[in-house]
Amino acid sequence: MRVSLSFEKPEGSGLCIMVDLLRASATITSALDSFREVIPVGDVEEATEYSRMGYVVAGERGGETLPGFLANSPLEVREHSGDALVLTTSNGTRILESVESQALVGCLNNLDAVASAARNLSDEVEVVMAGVNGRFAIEDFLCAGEIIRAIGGEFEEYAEASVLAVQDRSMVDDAIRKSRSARRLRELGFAGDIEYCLRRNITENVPVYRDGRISLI
Ligand SMILES: O=C(O)[C@H](CS(=O)(=O)O)OP(=O)(O)O
Ligand SMILES: [Mg+2]
Repeated sequence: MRVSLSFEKPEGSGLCIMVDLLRASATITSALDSFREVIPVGDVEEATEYSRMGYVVAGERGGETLPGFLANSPLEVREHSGDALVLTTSNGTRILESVESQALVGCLNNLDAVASAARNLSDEVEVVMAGVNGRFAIEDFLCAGEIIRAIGGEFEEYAEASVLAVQDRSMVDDAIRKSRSARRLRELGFAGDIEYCLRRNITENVPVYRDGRISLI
C-alpha cells in the first residue's frame, strides 16, 4: 500500500480521501445516518436553488450558518432526516468538486473504517487535506496523520511527517482545540462540534463521493 498526502486538491487521479476535520468531513459522515445521500455544492446560490425545490439544506461561510440553512454541524444534521441533504461549506465541499474520480470522506469519527475501506479499494491512496481558504489547517494535517497511520504501508515524505506528528494523542487533541478553526467555531457557539469531531471511531460510516453525490460505500 502506498500512501501520499496533499493539500487542497488531489495531485493524481486515483482514489483519494478528503479530510476536512472541522467540520465538513464529520458533518457528511454523521448526516449519512439519517439521509440516504449528501449533495455537496460549491456555491450558496446553487444550494438556495435546491432549498426552493424543497431539499433540506445545510451550510456556512466562515463558519457562520447561512440564513435558513442547517449548520455545517455533525450534531445538528443528525437531528434531521430525509432522502438527500444539500451541503455547501467553505472548504470541504469545494475540495470534493475538484475530485476527478472517487473520494472517500475521512475524519476521526470514522478513522479505522475509512482506512480499511481505502485498503480494500486500492493499493495506492492520496489523502487530501482541505485546509481553510487556501491556508494550511493543523486539524486536517493531524487527522490525516491518524488516518494514514491506520492505513499503514509505505508513506511518501509528507504523509510520513503527518504520522510522526500524531505520536501523542493528548498533544493532538490540544493542538486541534487550539487551532484557528476551533477558536473561530467556539466564538460562534460550536464548542460541542469540536469535541464531537475529536471522538475516534464512533461510526462505521464511510462516505464515498462519486458523480457529484455522496453516499455510504
Ligand atoms: O464550518 C466549518 O467548520 C468551516 C468553516 S471555516 O471556513 O473553516 O471557518 O468550513 P469547512 O468547509 O467545514 O472547513
Ligand atoms: Mg475545515
